[in-house]
Amino acid sequence: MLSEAGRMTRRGLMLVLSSPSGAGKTTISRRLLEDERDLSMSVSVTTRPKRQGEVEGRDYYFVDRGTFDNMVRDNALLEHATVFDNSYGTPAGPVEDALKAGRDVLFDVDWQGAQQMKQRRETDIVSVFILPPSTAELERRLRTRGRDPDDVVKRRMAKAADEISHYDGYDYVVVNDDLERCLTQIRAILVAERVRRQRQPGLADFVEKLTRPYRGD
Ligand SMILES: Nc1ncnc2c1ncn2[C@@H]1O[C@H](COP(=O)(O)OP(=O)(O)OP(=O)(O)O)[C@@H](O)[C@H]1O
Ligand SMILES: Nc1nc2c(ncn2[C@@H]2O[C@H](COP(=O)(O)O)[C@@H](O)[C@H]2O)c(=O)[nH]1
Repeated sequence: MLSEAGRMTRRGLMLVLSSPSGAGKTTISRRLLEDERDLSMSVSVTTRPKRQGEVEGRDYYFVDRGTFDNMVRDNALLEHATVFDNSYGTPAGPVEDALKAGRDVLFDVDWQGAQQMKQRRETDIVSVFILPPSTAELERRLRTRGRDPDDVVKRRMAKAADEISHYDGYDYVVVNDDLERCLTQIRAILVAERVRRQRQPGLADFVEKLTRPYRGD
């Protein structure tokens, strides 16, 4: 009964993942979404061209510069930033609907996006920075992923130290060495953050009813 009452009244949370490119955000996000039924992915808008295999509305909403600028002007984005020469932003509308309905939202954004979201929605955010186990392993992952040519891999590696330097703005830091262990740690963060007192607005009523018979009033 308690968990049922908690489920119905809980406010959702915003789980923000950041890392240097190639540390494993996409891999981790996909695995979390497979087995967390209360979690959905925030789909960003971007001006970057679609890559082979990417699907409009699943991976991103691919928009032109004018459309992106209009969204910024109309305050339709919760945050936005330039990453690797392209613009990215998080549509605001779907996030509030999900949180109100008690559903959690997962974000794969860079440190600038995480920082802006924290400024605007501090109590809803749970931020996790994912570190690679080593620089050599990060480069190995970028290369074996086989998606980017050598110059792009080099550029991502050159940017990694800058992204990593922002780890201290995050609530949690997880090293993605063994994927399963990393997932266990992030799931544990989710489990604990969901039962934070502030995320259970129905708690005072529940406790009041629970203790009524013993208070003699
Ligand atoms: N724990 C792990 N051990 C070994 N390989 C991993 C691990 N986690 C992810 N990978 C691999 O590393 C590569 C990069 O992972 P992924 O694409 O998820 O990174 P990313 O952080 O989302 O990168 P980007 O920011 O560029 O989108 C992929 O080929 C993925 O399969
Ligand atoms: N600030 C934001 N950063 C975002 C958003 N969506 C993605 N990203 C980050 O961009 C880079 C590159 O992503 P890629 O898919 O083009 O390789 C990566 O670090 C993402 O975390 C967003 O809406 N806002």
